[in-house]
Amino acid sequence: MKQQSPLQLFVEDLDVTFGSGSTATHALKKLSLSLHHGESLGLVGESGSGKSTLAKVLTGIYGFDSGRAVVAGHELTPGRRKPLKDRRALQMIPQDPYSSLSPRRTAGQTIAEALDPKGADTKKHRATVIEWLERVELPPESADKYPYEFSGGQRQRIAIARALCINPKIIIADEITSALDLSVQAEVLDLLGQLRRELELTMIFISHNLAVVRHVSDRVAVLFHGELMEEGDAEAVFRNPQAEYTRQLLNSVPGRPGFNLRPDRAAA
Ligand SMILES: Nc1ncnc2c1ncn2[C@@H]1O[C@H](COP(=O)(O)OP(=O)(O)OP(=O)(O)O)[C@@H](O)[C@H]1O
Repeated sequence: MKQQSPLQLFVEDLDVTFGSGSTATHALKKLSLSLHHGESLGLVGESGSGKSTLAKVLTGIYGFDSGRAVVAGHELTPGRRKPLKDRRALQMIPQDPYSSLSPRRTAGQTIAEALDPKGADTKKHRATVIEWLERVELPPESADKYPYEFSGGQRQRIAIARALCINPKIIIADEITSALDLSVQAEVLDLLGQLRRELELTMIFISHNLAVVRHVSDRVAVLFHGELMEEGDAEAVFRNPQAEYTRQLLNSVPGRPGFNLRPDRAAA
């Protein structure tokens, strides 16, 4: 089934360099990846391997030197950054629920603004806002509360509602659970997985935590110093890694074998 669904995201020979001369950083090297409609790809690799750079190129926050990138039918062109105009093509769920929500806006205003960036008429969008709060399992009265009144997990639910309420084709979740307590991580991941299936979203899920990646990904891509080391079906890669670097990453997972989402419980 999945093989037959159309390509939603496509990257070929993508090259990104920051700076020039002896201080240049070659952040992505001839990277090629593709995702079909409805698939989720876990992007893993140590700090500095280029994961966020890829996310930022795909959203148009960063430009790229050469290669091709097609995002939900929009071809990005090499050169300087050019933010994607079609907000429904791709939405990003950011890492930090503490800084990504404006402290001066209620949850309702935040979601209404995503629905209607020009108007942001909260009353007009009230019903849709409440519907989305319910979809992320927050009570309707949350609409009138400010970020400081929510826990970290609840704020991340609001960030998920803000990203998904416009019905994007692709979402990129960049370390969205790393700032959360272990007990809350699994709840947020289960919610995201459920919404992803309902909405048939295509997703790139970036994380250092291989247990988290295994929980939400159909496929996995392993980056090292901007290069793709290995890519394939998540279970196949995790069970039988082909690249030495993937084996090293797996060996560093606390409490393997099942990659428990709560390694503290698995370590015994
Ligand atoms: N705006 C920038 N200017 C200069 N160098 C950058 C910039 N953004 C990223 N880099 C460099 O590109 C490389 C890849 O960084 P990137 O943030 O994509 O890695 P990452 O895998 O997402 O790391 P982390 O897991 O720590 O977020 C790093 O060497 C980083 O220092």
